[in-house]
Amino acid sequence: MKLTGFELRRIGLPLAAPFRTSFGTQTHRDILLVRAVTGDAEGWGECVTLPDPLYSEEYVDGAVDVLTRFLIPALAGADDVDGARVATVLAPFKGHRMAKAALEMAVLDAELKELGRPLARELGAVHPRVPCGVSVGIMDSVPQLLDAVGGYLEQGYVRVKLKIEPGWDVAPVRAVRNRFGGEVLLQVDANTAYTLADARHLAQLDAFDLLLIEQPLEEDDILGHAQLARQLSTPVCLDESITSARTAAAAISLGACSVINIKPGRVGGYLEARRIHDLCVAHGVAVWCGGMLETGIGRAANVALAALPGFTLPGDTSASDRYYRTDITSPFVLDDGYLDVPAGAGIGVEPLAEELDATTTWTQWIPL
Ligand SMILES: CSCC[C@@H](NC(=O)CCC(=O)O)C(=O)O
Ligand SMILES: [Mg+2]
Repeated sequence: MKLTGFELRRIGLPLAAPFRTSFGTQTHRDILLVRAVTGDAEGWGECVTLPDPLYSEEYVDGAVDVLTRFLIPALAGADDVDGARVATVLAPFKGHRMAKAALEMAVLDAELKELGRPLARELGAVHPRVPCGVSVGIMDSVPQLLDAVGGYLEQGYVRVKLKIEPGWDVAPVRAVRNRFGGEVLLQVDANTAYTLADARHLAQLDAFDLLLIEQPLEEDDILGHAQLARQLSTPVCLDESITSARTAAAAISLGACSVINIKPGRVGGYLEARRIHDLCVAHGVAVWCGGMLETGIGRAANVALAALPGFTLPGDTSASDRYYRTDITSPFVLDDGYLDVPAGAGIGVEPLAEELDATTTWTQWIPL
């Protein structure tokens, strides 16, 4: 495969509704896309950075800078780059996993489109469709939350995840349980908002038969999560803490988590995501596919990943309309609580030219 160049393209998409987490509220997405061009095909990657370093240390402008000044030039200087080699070529550069993941995804998509091979099959997917959960933000009131959750359940989502933070945790979870009953698959996500001093308070959530509590403590507090896990009956799931197969192995061996949320952007790409999946399967640790409000580009690849055998819990792989009135690809539409795994070559989708043009705020072509 001969790479001729990359395009970096930023698009602006309004969210269908504000999405509030413990680290802030999103109303609009500034999304960086990467297009890899070869002699015979082009592939797309989606960088899951936020505009500010509040979910992790990465952010959109930083990703543009590191891709332009370091990561793409490194690929330009390497021979025979294909999807499997990108991570090795980029390994000398520390961190910037979301930027690296977007580049690897674009190269992998181009390569697989050239070969006519679907990403899902390449990764080892075993299901033709995946059950979908939905992530529900922090709301202004419990009645507003109950309306939102009721709407998502009516749409068919098979699992509900509630964002929590100090002051918005036990009461909303209790209200959802009381309103919708004990059968609904329910979990919470704190996005690092608590400390070990909150252990007794968080133990109140044990009364609600949650699937898991996601990332209650700081991302670098592996030992704290291990101590907290011993005080809760609710399984601890890690998200921000898991940045690679190596950190996943450490977290598992230290007892810091019994479930892992795999996000390809957070760990440096879909190939590392598969390694984490394989590691977790070997350790009997359940995994599910997290989300970063992706467009249909990232959503397509996430649904492919979620179809691997170890993804035994519904992921944050919602339909396109969970976040966007108009997606930049053909929309992913929930069917009886499931999304179909794209069957086409590569990620199986392409951006819609008119949507891409209508939402583009900046583009730069970088020839190799
Ligand atoms: C705005 S960044 C969101 C990060 C958050 N993601 C979600 O809650 C799911 C978002 C989605 O459905 O894509 C998480 O920590 O798991
Ligand atoms: Mg999370």
